[in-house]
Amino acid sequence: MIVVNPEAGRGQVGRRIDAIRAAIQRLKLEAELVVTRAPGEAEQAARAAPAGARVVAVGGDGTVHEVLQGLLHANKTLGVVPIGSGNDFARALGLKGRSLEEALWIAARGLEREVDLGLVNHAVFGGSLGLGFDASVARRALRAPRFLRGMPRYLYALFLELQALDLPRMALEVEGQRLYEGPALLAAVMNAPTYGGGIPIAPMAAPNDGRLEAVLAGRFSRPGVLGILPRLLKGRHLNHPEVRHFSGTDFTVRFDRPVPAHADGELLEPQRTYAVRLEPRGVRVACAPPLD
Ligand SMILES: Nc1ncnc2c1ncn2[C@@H]1O[C@H](COP(=O)(O)OP(=O)(O)OP(=O)(O)O)[C@@H](O)[C@H]1O
Repeated sequence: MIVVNPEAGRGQVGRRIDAIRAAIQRLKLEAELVVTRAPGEAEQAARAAPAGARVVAVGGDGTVHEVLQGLLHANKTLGVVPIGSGNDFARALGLKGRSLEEALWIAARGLEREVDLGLVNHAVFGGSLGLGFDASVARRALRAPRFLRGMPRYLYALFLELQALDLPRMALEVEGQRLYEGPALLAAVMNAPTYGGGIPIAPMAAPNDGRLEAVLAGRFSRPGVLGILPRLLKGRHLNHPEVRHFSGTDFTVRFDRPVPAHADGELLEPQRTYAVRLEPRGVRVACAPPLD
């Protein structure tokens, strides 16, 4: 089954739908093609795919995120054709930077590898979970005026969220042990090293190492946030005194109020408590060219 999200990559996937159909024909793939018409349809399609199926997500991290919900414990394999804006899950698996045809071939016929997943309050995530400020910025960006696109839209959202900055208190437990309590800008629990289209928030993360990496930003002022951004973009934020890093398989993050979150860049309903755990080898992913 090939699930195509025409909205991904800011509509780029929709504009390439004829090229996708043509590539499927050239490769002689006998697949059911599902073009989603609304959010949620990729998840439905993945759930409906028969056991043993390979479900190929054509889109970005949000499309992969939806498809993954239908694959856990289901004896189905994921394929990824990364033509979204961020593609951080595909990046972590070395699946980026291929032609459409090559990506489709690997997704449909390639060799499989077992890959870890994360679970947050029972939802599955492939690459990333962000709790706090970054999710607030993403949420604000969704409501930005229509004429703002791309980076200006995020800068606008960042500016407004900074203006409203009021850090929640957070308690973090790793494997049942309380390792942090205090004000917190954000916590990211990562299976992949990057989120947001290549931001290396957890450079040490790998999706097949049997653990998740929590990166926590504690007490930050407005100028502090602006100061750490260039370091974060280069992955040089981890030695900042207010940044902490914990590896583990089981995390509980509690806030003193409901705090926005995103999983694989998809916004979740704000909660006070996030129970996060590793699902080791939770999914098989088609990752490498077939041998023939
Ligand atoms: N037909 C549709 N109309 C509107 N939204 C859709 C449709 N199909 C899927 N979606 C939603 O589109 C959103 C964006 O998809 P996706 O994340 O794959 O692309 P992207 O944002 O370009 O990539 P990335 O997350 O890698 O930056 C997802 O939230 C998904 O639920």
